[in-house]
Order: sequence, then C-alpha cells, then structure tokens
Amino acid sequence: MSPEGTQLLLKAGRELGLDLGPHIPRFVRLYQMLVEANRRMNLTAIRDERGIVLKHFVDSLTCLLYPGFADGAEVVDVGTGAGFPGLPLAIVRPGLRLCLLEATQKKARFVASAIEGLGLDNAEALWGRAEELARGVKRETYHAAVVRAVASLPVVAELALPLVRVGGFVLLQKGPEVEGELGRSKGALEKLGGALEGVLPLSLPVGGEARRLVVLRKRRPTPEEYPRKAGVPAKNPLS
Ligand SMILES: C[S@@+](CC[C@H](N)C(=O)[O-])C[C@H]1O[C@@H](n2cnc3c(N)ncnc32)[C@H](O)[C@@H]1O
Repeated sequence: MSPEGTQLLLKAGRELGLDLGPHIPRFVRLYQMLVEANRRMNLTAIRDERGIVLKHFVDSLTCLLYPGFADGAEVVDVGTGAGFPGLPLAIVRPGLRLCLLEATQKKARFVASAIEGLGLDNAEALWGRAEELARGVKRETYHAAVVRAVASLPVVAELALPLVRVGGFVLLQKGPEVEGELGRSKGALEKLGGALEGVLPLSLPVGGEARRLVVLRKRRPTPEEYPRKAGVPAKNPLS
C-alpha cells in the first residue's frame, strides 16, 4: 500500500473514532495479499487501492459504530467472501473471536491463508454453507453475526438468525435500499425468532456514501424447520 493509501486509511479511521495507527502493518499486509491473490483468481471486484481501503477496510469497520460488540464475543461473518467485514474487525478488535464463514472453497482458502499471514489468533476460516452449519453443529452458537452484501434481508435473516444465541444480534451492512426491504421482512423475522431492533444511518468516511446498519435481535429460539435446506432461502425467500 502506498503512503497515500496509508494516510487515507488513518484519516478514515479517525472519522470513525478509531486510531488505526497500531494496525497499519496488518492492513498493509492484507492489502498485499489481496492484490497478489486477485492476480491469480477472481477474488474481489474492487481492486484499486482507494477502493480496497475505503470500500473494503473502512466499510467493514463501520460495524463498530454499533456499540454491541463486547470483548469475548464469538461473532460469525456469514458469506465473508475475501474476508469482509470479518478480517478488519479481527485486526482492530483482538478481544472478539471471529468465525469467517464462506461457501466458496477458493475464497475460504484465501481467508485461511490471510488469517495465518496476518498472525491473527482470534479468527478462523470456515468453508461451508450457513444453512448446513445452522442445521448442525453451529446452531445458536454465536453471540452475534455480521453480514455484508450476501442477499436481501429475509434471505440473510434465515441464514444468520439460526446461528445466533437467544439474546444475541445480527448486524447487516446495507445501503439505503434496505428501507424498502424492511416492511417486507416482518413475517420472516417473526418466523425465525427475531425482531428488528433498529436501523443506524451513516455516511462512509471520506466519500460520504450512504449506508445503513440494520440490527436484528434474536428473541426466541429459531424453530427447527429453519433454515430450510441449502439454497432454498435464496430461491424462495420467507415472507
Ligand atoms: C457478494 S459476496 C460478499 C462477500 C463479503 N461479505 C463482502 O462484502 O465483500 C457474497 C458471498 O457470500 C457467500 N455466500 C452466499 N450464500 C452463502 C451461504 N448460504 N453460506 C455461506 N456463504 C454464502 C458467497 O459465496 C459469496 O462469497
């Protein structure tokens, strides 16, 4: 990463109230690993330095504007792709324990190698589908889930809420279009044992793009029939 990229990251971090100074070596290393991996495979669509800094690193860190992440919490990142938002969260918050879940094997392999390369002992990569994990060993295991750019709200709710313990939360990183999805998701949330806790509007540092953090609270155990089999939530969203 160039000196300009580093300065941009520091400035954006300050706008979020974060001192990223101590974490710069890891972000530089992650940047290098992403650029190198993108030469070999189609890992991420955003490939320019400014885009990686603002749209991947900083956008991921906006999750921390929600004050609910307590040290010691186990957090699952559902559909982490190349590691977002999970890797930046693991870097900046060593007290959290991140599980980065991804259905595509080559992406999960990249995330595992990034965790090793960055020396993160508070993160693990998991290759699998959320539906299968939530119907098995990881059901109602996590204190929280984070989800960015995976699917519409009812679909993501069915993937993430069953993985979270009663009392925990799901944080969805969304754009302003989520306002339209909210009205159509009440039935799905009710079926899954969840409820909308709130929507936090924010602007991405530096560029000012509009974002929304949507918080779902897990109120009751999710009925056994959810999530439905792998692929069904996306094909036939709950209503
Ligand atoms: C558009 S990418 C976004 C990746 C990352 N969250 C980000 O914002 O950069 C969506 C990812 O979710 C993964 N995914 C979709 N459905 C999934 C499921 N049911 N279980 C696990 N991963 C899933 C896909 O393989 C894909 O890598």
